[in-house]
Amino acid sequence: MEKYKVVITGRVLPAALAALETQCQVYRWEQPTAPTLADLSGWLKDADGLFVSTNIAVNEQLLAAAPRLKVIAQPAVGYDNIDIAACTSRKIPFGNTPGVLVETTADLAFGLLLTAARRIHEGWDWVRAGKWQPGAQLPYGVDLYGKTLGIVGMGAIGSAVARRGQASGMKVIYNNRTPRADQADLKAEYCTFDQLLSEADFIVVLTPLTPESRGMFGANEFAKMKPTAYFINAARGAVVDTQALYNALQAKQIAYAALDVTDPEPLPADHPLLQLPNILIVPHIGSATTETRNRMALLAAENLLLGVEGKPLVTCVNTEVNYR
Ligand SMILES: NC(=O)C1=CN([C@@H]2O[C@H](COP(=O)(O)OP(=O)(O)OC[C@H]3O[C@@H](n4cnc5c(N)ncnc54)[C@H](O)[C@@H]3O)[C@@H](O)[C@H]2O)C=CC1
Ligand SMILES: O=C(O)C(=O)CO
Repeated sequence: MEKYKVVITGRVLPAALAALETQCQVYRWEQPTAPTLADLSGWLKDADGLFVSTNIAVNEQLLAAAPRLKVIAQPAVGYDNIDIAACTSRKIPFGNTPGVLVETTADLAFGLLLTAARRIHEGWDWVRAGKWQPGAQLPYGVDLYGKTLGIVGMGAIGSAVARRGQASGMKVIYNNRTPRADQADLKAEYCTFDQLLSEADFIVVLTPLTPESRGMFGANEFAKMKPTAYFINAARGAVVDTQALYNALQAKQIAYAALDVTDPEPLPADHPLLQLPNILIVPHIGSATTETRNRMALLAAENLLLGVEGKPLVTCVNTEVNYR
């Protein structure tokens, strides 16, 4: 029997690749830089499945180059790079990987908050630079206990961050598209976006990137925050207006930012954000543990193998076409 043809646009963990290769002929882009559509189009024209990474735009143009496509799978929960309506109109189910990365990403988001608040990274740099001398003192950090944690985007990961904040004695408030029905269990208080901006000591962003959330943190929003506020973004870089964040940090309109995601991504080595003293940036490592990345890759591979066979995916975004 002829094998299904699958295009992989970038890195894939060995266990997922092995699973795909059992039933598919795999065409994999192995260069370090992202492929262009022209690079992939020779493979896409016969492809049954696409195993895609978040740096590739799946749009009308790409879909038109892949007329046989039966399924698209991506090892990530965020899918702002995918034109879901275009996939749906071609009856192509798209599978992401919700759930399997929740606690891991919450650890990183809360870890950024704690590291920034207690200057852990600055302390290590200071010790390593030989500055720990008698009488020398690293500037003080701030407490979490008794402070207000404001979560924007109280979904799976946001709720897991809320639990971590509560364990540290923080009061949790949140803003979401709608108040959560289980808000009593969450022990968190729904508030308006403006109220959250002005009341929170620590703001953690965990919304998806959508037309509505793109640029939702700009100059006006930073102006409403406390001058002592810590701003943590573990969602997507483009939820924030980068220039406005730079201005707010430079003018000490807010105290500190800690980012797992940036716009652009990666940040060029000479980017002005990197020159600021009141920022901590890590390279989009929210879900980057061995266990979780394997779970994500295997779930994406499972979705892809189901999709090429015309079976419903385990986790599908456009459920209306997950029937075949
Ligand atoms: N830094 C990283 O490595 C990772 C980043 N992410 C990002 O985190 C996002 C959230 O992931 P999950 O918690 O699994 O998703 P989720 O769908 O469970 O939660 C998202 C929440 O945001 C809310 N929301 C949507 N638009 C909003 C808006 N404009 N204002 C306020 N709330 C809004 C939704 O109502 C929902 O409750 C992903 O879409 C992804 O972009 C996810 C995993 C890892
Ligand atoms: O899953 C996602 O959306 C990520 O950003 C990477 O884990």
